[in-house]
Amino acid sequence: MLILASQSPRRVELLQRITKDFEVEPAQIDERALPISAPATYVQTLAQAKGRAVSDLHPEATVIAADTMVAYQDDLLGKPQDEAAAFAMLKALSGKTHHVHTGVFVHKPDGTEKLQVVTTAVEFWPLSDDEIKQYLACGEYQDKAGAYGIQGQGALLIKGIVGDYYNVMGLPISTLARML
Ligand SMILES: Cc1cn([C@H]2C[C@H](O)[C@@H](COP(=O)(O)OP(=O)(O)OP(=O)(O)O)O2)c(=O)[nH]c1=O
Repeated sequence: MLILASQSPRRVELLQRITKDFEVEPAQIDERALPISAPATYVQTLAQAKGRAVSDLHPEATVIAADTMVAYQDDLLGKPQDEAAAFAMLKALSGKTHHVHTGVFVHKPDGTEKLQVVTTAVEFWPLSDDEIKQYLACGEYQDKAGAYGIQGQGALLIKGIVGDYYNVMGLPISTLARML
């Protein structure tokens, strides 16, 4: 049996490109309980914690979990608390290149675990306050790390990327397919 330990609709959609034969069981973990470390390490720690929360309940299954963070300079940008926080995130990212890190965890029925991180560089156009406000008004920022969705209207903010597009959405499926 294959279980996706996620409530992210994007992750469900992306995993379906690998297989449609899986179940969804979101992991209930307190992300604040984990020590914050370097971004590429932190997303792996979170992905592992989410995955183990489910694989402990289903040791016989293959369990997949992931965690996506936006890193800019020393800041780790998760999902914005509110519109003001989202505005501040996008203002900081405007005209600059930031990195999106997704940690991916796979638990196999034989008990072995795999953990990887994939990083994509994303360059934003310079954004005026009005452009940011116009983007926030579409509301898609609310459940997105870094307050934007590359797969939606957020595409209009992005000048270019270096690396895996799907990694920015939340699941680097070509890497995951090779981990399974
Ligand atoms: C940067 C970016 C993030 N995202 C989303 C992917 C993730 O759903 C979310 C990052 O938050 P996560 O905490 O990684 O994931 P989640 O809480 O949505 O779901 P779960 O923990 O149950 O797996 O941001 C996009 O959809 N598009 C983007 O361009």
